[in-house]
Amino acid sequence: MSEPIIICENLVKIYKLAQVEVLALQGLDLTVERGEVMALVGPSGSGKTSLMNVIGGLDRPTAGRVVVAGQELLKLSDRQLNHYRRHVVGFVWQQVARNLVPYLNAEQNVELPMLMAGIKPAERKAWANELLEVVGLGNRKKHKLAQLSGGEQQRVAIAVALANKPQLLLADEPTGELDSATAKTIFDIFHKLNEMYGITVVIVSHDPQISRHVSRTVAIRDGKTSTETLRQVVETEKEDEAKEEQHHFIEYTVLDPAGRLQVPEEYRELYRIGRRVILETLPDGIVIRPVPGEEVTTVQPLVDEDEPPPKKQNLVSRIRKFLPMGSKGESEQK
Ligand SMILES: Nc1ncnc2c1ncn2[C@@H]1O[C@H](COP(=O)(O)OP(=O)(O)OP(=O)(O)O)[C@@H](O)[C@H]1O
Repeated sequence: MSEPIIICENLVKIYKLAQVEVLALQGLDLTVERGEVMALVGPSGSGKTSLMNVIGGLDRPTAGRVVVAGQELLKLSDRQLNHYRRHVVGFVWQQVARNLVPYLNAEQNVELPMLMAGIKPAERKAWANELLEVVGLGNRKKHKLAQLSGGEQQRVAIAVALANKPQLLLADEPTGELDSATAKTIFDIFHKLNEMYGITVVIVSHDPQISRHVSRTVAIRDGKTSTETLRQVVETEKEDEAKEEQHHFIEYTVLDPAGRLQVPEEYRELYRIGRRVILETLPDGIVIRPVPGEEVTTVQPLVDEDEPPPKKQNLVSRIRKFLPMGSKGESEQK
């Protein structure tokens, strides 16, 4: 198996503002395999953009190690980092304006990064045309941005990001300003590019629903990876013999290299887990139990007055999610 395209080890990012220090990444570990289309999700302020900026070579971490496409980013000179940003990674942002020049047409926009990289005109034109065909805008090449819809502009932006043939595409909330149907076309394009050119795609989103569109979703909480959701697509036959796709999601809690795991806040609240827990070993795994009488520091009450207390069966099935092997996934129809 080839080396992962992204390896982040114990990444720390501290922003210093006057007297205040903000700890944005708190020893984050992440591995992304070559050819994956995966997502990073997390609430606002969890550290997603800080991580993207580090992986994209736009910012340097305070500590830790980051290797992308075999290059140790912390060891690169400014000149090498510039080359890395232009040729190894491509960026797509939520605000399309960040990727596009408004007074150029679609084709000229895609050619611009190649022009700056010194690519010959015939080669530029051929690749720009191919990319615009692939993103479904072959007949809109001469259109300026104002003549394109938001979704179409984002498709031009994707073509621009791929102009210098990067191995890795980083997309920060690429569908944040689009309706769900248009967003789906963007995800379809990511998959098409992945299949055609083998490009690895990392998408950042605050929306956990993105896991429907990618095979792996890594959740970040408080500057560290917390859970990983894997999607499996299973084809089943309906009564009328028509095929139906079902998406199964399996959520795992991630352990860091030292064996630490983050217990989701909702579980801590539900089971009144405080500062310490009891680990109970079973023949097929480990159960985490609250310490009786332990003071719970989380703010929410145990259960809603109107809701019945959790049943034992419910507790067992939820705890199963912590087990790395043979845990049952939640299934969901497409
Ligand atoms: N340039 C900066 N200077 C100071 N603090 C920053 C800076 N950039 C981010 N932060 C802080 O670092 C933390 C993580 O921010 P980051 O933007 O990485 O999170 P995020 O998950 O991308 O959030 P959002 O979804 O809102 O964009 C936040 O507390 C944020 O306020």
